[in-house]
Amino acid sequence: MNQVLLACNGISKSFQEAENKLHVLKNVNLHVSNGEMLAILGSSGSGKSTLLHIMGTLDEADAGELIFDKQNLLDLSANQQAAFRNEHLGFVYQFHHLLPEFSALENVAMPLFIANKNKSEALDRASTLLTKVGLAERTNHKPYQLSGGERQRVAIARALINEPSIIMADEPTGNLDADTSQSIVDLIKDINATSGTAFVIVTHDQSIASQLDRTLKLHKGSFVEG
Ligand SMILES: Nc1ncnc2c1ncn2[C@@H]1O[C@H](COP(=O)(O)OP(=O)(O)OP(=O)(O)O)[C@@H](O)[C@H]1O
Repeated sequence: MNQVLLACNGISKSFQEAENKLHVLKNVNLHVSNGEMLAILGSSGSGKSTLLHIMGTLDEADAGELIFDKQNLLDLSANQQAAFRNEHLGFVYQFHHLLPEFSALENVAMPLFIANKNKSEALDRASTLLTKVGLAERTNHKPYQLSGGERQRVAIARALINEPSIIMADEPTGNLDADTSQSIVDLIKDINATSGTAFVIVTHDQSIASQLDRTLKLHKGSFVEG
């Protein structure tokens, strides 16, 4: 059960800004275990999103390894990384990034449409997932007809459509009020308990982090205690 799914070994990243080099991540080591919910906590600018992007193969590191199933994902070509993401990862952001002209159902099914999967099977699966996130009555609504919390539920259903091993969530409740935030955290915990999907959740909210299995705190590009 505690098998390591994804490991970062010695990840470093800097950005060149005019003459200054900004060292955002300094030799970061971490692992995500099978089925765990990991919080990455830290103040604004501490490097949380940069780390999550690298863990999701959406950004390159300057040094280090990102190991999944014994292979270093940072060595893969861009196409291989995209295939890896499609097969194993789901993403949820602070802003839902739903396509405004499509219904909730179509938005959730979209990754399968793009992958040229059977359309009616994709819609069936999307419908099941919308029921799972509590939106059975909202499948034909467009994003503008949904509340912020409902839109985030659609985004979570979309992230689940490929049955990922890990969902990477960057401030998934950052745009929501306290009650709606808690309902999203409850949903994430329920998905984790029922399907075993691991979550890596970037947040600056200690009350969210404390509800997950483990918290790592980033400070100026390195992990610190508590
Ligand atoms: N593409 C980039 N070019 C230059 N600097 C960048 C780039 N991306 C991020 N940075 C800088 O790296 C630092 C860390 O950014 P990052 O977004 O990872 O922080 P964060 O902890 O997620 O912050 P927040 O909680 O505010 O989203 C910041 O100082 C940011 O300005």
